[in-house]
Amino acid sequence: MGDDNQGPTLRIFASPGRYVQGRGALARLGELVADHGSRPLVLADDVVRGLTEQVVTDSFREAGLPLVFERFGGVPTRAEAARVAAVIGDGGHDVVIGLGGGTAIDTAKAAGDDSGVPWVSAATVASTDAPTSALSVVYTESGAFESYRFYDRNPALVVVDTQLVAEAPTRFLAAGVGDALATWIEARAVRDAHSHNMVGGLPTRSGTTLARLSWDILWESALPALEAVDRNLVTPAVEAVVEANTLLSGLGFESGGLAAAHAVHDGLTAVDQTHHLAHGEKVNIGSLTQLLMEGAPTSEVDAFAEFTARVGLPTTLTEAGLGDADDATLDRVVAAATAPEETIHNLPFAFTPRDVRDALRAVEGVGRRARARAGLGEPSAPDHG
Ligand SMILES: NC(=O)c1ccc[n+]([C@@H]2O[C@H](COP(=O)([O-])OP(=O)(O)OC[C@H]3O[C@@H](n4cnc5c(N)ncnc54)[C@H](O)[C@@H]3O)[C@@H](O)[C@H]2O)c1
Ligand SMILES: [Zn+2]
Repeated sequence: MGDDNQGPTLRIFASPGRYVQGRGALARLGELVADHGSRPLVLADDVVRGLTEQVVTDSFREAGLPLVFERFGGVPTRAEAARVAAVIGDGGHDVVIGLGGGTAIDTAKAAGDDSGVPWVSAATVASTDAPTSALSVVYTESGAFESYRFYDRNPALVVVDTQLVAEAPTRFLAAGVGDALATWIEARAVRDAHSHNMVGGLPTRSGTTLARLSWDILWESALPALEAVDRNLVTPAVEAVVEANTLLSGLGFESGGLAAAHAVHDGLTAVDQTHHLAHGEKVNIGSLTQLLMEGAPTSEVDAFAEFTARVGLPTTLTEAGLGDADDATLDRVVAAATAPEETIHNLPFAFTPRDVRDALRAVEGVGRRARARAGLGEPSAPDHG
């Protein structure tokens, strides 16, 4: 492999500075943030602000910190990050907190990087593994994947309040399970290919193993956790699943690496039909596609499809709005998924775009049979009315 001093032979593991999770964790935000700055800016959309303003206000008052909210526009574009960076500069803020889901958190990272201040993730849903990573996913105004943006550091601090997670719609936690289950499917492919993780190195044993731990926890605890969250309860299963979705999946994807599942997700964002789906929901279609591309054992593919259908994730193209998609439409998905910079090229085998399209197409039958076994009936197409 050439020179021993070249980057590709180095193993790299990345992590946030500190991770704090639990019921009522948001009430500690002020004292935790005070370690990183004295003039924080809190980026949140109106929904999240409404849910958290009282707790955050009390927490900042107790810590002696001034509280300034900035309204997040909702789409994590380059322009939105630049706008927030200007607010940070104008206000003399020295730390930025992304409060909410993955989009607000990703925008806070970008704005923090643009303006040279540390960034903090305060997650109010466990819908993605965005809170811990040193990258943002950048979208166009219309919601299509544009690029990954990498930073030289992870969030200084991650805070996840499991009571808020339990009170949020259950669909968010289910989406997080979809995002997190992909992590092991992708990390093992990257390991097998001796390919690169998301921080430009070979995966460490730790990175790959944490991806596997996330998977094991989810198979054990996702269904009881979802049942608990349906009733706004925080149980040990909920705590375990929130950790699997957020910390373990985050460390696992970033340091273990991504492969086809996320590339297919990115491809799916290229067609408007899929925009009703959450990140983790599209990722689940990607996980099934990757398993089919790999020729994984039928028993494994079927078990995965049935489990994720029970979790409440889409397992068919129909649910993704692509049940009747023609080849040209799927080829747009495939073209975006197989772009040269995409992580699909981390797979440990050669494939053609046609292989990807056929695997994607094959998801429909696998997913329909899985739904039938789970007693879930016919999949329904989204209502685009
Ligand atoms: N940077 C990374 O490493 C990484 C990893 C995975 C996903 N992502 C990105 O994350 C984004 C998806 O994040 P998401 O799925 O969290 O979506 P999202 O950020 O749009 O948040 C979901 C919605 O939930 C609402 N919300 C938040 N907390 C709530 C609560 N407690 N109760 C009720 N509603 C609440 C918000 O107002 C928002 O409308 C995508 O842009 C994806 O690409 C990034
Ligand atoms: Zn993801």
